[in-house]
Amino acid sequence: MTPAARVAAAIDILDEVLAGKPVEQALTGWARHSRFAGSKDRAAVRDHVFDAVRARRSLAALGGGETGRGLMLGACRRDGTDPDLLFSGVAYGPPALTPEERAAGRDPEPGAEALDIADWLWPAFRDSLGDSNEAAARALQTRAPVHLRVNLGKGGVDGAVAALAEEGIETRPHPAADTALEVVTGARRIRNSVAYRDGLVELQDAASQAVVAALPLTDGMRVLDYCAGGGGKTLAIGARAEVALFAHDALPHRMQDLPERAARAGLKVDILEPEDLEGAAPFDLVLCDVPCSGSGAWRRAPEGKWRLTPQALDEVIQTQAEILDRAATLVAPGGVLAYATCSVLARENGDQIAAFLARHSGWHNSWQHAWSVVAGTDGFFSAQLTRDPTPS
Ligand SMILES: C[S@@+](CC[C@H](N)C(=O)[O-])C[C@H]1O[C@@H](n2cnc3c(N)ncnc32)[C@H](O)[C@@H]1O
Repeated sequence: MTPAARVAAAIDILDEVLAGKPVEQALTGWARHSRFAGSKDRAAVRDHVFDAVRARRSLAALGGGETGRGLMLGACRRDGTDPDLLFSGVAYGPPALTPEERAAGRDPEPGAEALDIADWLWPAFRDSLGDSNEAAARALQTRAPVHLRVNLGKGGVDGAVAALAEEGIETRPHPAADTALEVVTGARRIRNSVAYRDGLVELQDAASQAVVAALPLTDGMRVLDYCAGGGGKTLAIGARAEVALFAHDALPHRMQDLPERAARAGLKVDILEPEDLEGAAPFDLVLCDVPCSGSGAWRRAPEGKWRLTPQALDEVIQTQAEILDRAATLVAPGGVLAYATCSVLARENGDQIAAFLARHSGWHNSWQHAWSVVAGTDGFFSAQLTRDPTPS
């Protein structure tokens, strides 16, 4: 495909996305009907689409409209690319620009529009991030780096770097966690690499790894991952200490691949249904990696940025509080309730912890930390609440 044909494909896909189709579904549908597209074409079209969704507001302003054409025209103007090279009307490229399209478009308004944050969220975003609000919003407009977690149960970091290099995947250590590698080149080869298939490395953001690295884990503990999802953190916990490991999720189907992933990593995980929780408690440590706005991970999942509504945010904050209250009952005296979000919003982070402590006596906040998206990881927050040895 020519560069113009790739842009034409991205325009069609973006029109579907703007009409409400999930990005992955729109991309898959296009790929199914475009057998002529090679892997490089698919990757290029995917990059165009994700880039446009991340910067949807500012590109719509620059391109003069919130349409596939408007967004791709906005991207040309942002990048200093001559639009006539792509909107040439030749072969499979997009039709040439109309006079109206040439005349339309303006610089985005400074603030929420230029930084691609919804107006209703902007005050909370700005206040939550303080001085780094603009840098964080700019980081969220860009593509996320690819991070790997070295499974220390299978080998060391140096060995993993060397094994990956042999397969053309260049990596370097990431400072957020001792197990974290940042992929420099060859990211698209990871899933087919021997190191990945043998469980020596997993795909996981460095801040996610850091959340687990900070947990007070020691051999012999009983540990529950209460919101396990696909089990990324469950496996990271199991790699750090020899614990009795349990996983639970309100949507058990999300954990369907966990047994296979655990086996690949050389771990045993007991999956608990909601009705099993009481009987299996108490646990020395319960991790609640709660559902959240996802605002720290909007580089990876940019649709979430535009899908979030004030009501949805209120609802997820309510769910987080309910999860904390329920999970707290499962923690042994002297044990730890660890809380984590991939959110940058104070209401989901420090405010949520303060509200828990106001609702419950006999607990204290023993540790908390926020990882900034500006430092190259997802934006993450974690706190560890310690239960008094004698419950009050
Ligand atoms: C942020 S994701 C977890 C990601 C996972 N820990 C990982 O590292 O891959 C949040 C998970 O919480 C689950 N969840 C939502 N409401 C819940 C509830 N009330 N109790 C337990 N899990 C819940 C969701 O199904 C989702 O899988």
